[in-house]
Amino acid sequence: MSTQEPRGGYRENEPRRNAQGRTRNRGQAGPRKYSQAAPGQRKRQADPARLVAFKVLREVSGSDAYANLVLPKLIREYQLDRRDAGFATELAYGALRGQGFYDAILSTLVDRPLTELDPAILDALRLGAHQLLAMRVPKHAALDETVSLARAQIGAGPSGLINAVLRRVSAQEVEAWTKQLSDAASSESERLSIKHSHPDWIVRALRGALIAHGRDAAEIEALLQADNLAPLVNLVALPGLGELSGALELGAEPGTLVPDSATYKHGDVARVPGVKEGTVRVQDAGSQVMARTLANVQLPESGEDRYWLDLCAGPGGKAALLGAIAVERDARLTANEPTAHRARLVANSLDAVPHDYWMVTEEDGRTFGGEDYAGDYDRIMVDAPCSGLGALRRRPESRWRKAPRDIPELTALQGELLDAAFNAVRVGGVIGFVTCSPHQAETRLVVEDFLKRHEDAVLLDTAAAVSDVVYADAPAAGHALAEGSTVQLWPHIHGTDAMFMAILSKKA
Ligand SMILES: C[S@@+](CC[C@H](N)C(=O)[O-])C[C@H]1O[C@@H](n2cnc3c(N)ncnc32)[C@H](O)[C@@H]1O
Repeated sequence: MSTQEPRGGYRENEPRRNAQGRTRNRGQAGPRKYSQAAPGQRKRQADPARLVAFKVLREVSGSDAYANLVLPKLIREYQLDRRDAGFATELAYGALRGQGFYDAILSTLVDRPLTELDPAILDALRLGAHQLLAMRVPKHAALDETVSLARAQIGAGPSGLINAVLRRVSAQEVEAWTKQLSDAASSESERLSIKHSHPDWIVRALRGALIAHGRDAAEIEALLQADNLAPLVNLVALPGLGELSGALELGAEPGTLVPDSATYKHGDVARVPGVKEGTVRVQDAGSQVMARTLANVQLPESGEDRYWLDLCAGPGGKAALLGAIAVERDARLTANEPTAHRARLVANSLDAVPHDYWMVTEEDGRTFGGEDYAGDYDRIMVDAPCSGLGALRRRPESRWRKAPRDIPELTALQGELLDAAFNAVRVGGVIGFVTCSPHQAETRLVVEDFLKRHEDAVLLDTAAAVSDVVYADAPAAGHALAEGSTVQLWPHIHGTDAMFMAILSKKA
């Protein structure tokens, strides 16, 4: 796995760790707190930042938890200061993303299949390997601290094994390990899969996706690298309701893809004016592009433009943006989400938008295919459930949880939701079909099949519609299909999640 790019901001502050890899001069107010433990005892205690990272890995591998939910709770529980929280985040996220690479190394050093190891031991080995090969932690600190952690958390016996294996990991630099494993790979996709720590099937799917959307397959390496970098925090000011001036004063930088957006790198986003009120929101720039494009695209046939539907709205990011624009245009938004707790998130998300302009419904989206809804809406967003292969950088463990067998079920549902939306849209209205996946089965094949099923459907020039809402110098994203075009954004090109969009309409 490449270590060219920094992953997480902690390293900038790395000199503030001492030779044991512990933080010094934490900058906390008040008198310094000294450990009450004798030196012999101290060795047995785990560094709190490493302990938090270890607990995250245990929850993820033992209880199928999501790291992005577990980590903040543990950071609070262990009262980590900002630097230790950064270290724990880099360690836990890096070890989870890099799991494929580290497991490939560990497999050459352990005399049995890794699946036969105690999962806690495997997690400790992954944490140690990540510190040794991808973080600027001194070798002896990475070894000593991981062994102390293992002794305290798992036991003295396993800590011996962990010590022995990690010493052998540390015997080579990351480049040498990458070369050794690459030389042993039996195919190019396996080589990339190990080097960039992605499952082999995902490497092949992403490579196929690049080709399907008209890009050069050679970009695959840049795409995989981009998946291993933490995304920037993107902000959006809800049109007519929020302002980015407060964020910019705090150091946010204007977004380069889409107007009224910004990127923010200065810590706790809750302190940005407007965030608590919900008028300034954290939202990937790609999602902003999708919502704005649907709201902005000219309807192929004039007529009413008042009833808008977000068919799969949870948790409500795009609904909030659509709702705010609906207020400006005197339109009404129905935000639909079948899962009750996600429907509550949609309502929370829309709370900052005047309540007369939106409502939340809790239907299976496919019910909008019924007679009752025929031709009811002028604009419909179908932001369909998908594999999420376009957002792997957001959830470090997600790539290891997905499987090729998930795809057919999702594509069937995507087609059904699109059919329901097609029933619910009026003649000359528009549907934005969006996925956060570039997989060709979830993108252009769904659209091609849909067009085959509906002779009265037409694919519009989505590339032109998107170029109307992004800055003029934004990298191209369109690809011709049928009479129109589709759009695919990419992390390595646009700095967004890999979101797909096709705008469809109903002919008379
Ligand atoms: C990709 S997410 C939508 C993201 C959302 N538009 C946003 O910007 O925050 C897909 C959503 O579809 C919902 N969903 C799943 N099955 C559905 C169905 N049969 N009908 C409608 N929505 C469904 C999921 O619960 C999930 O909240």
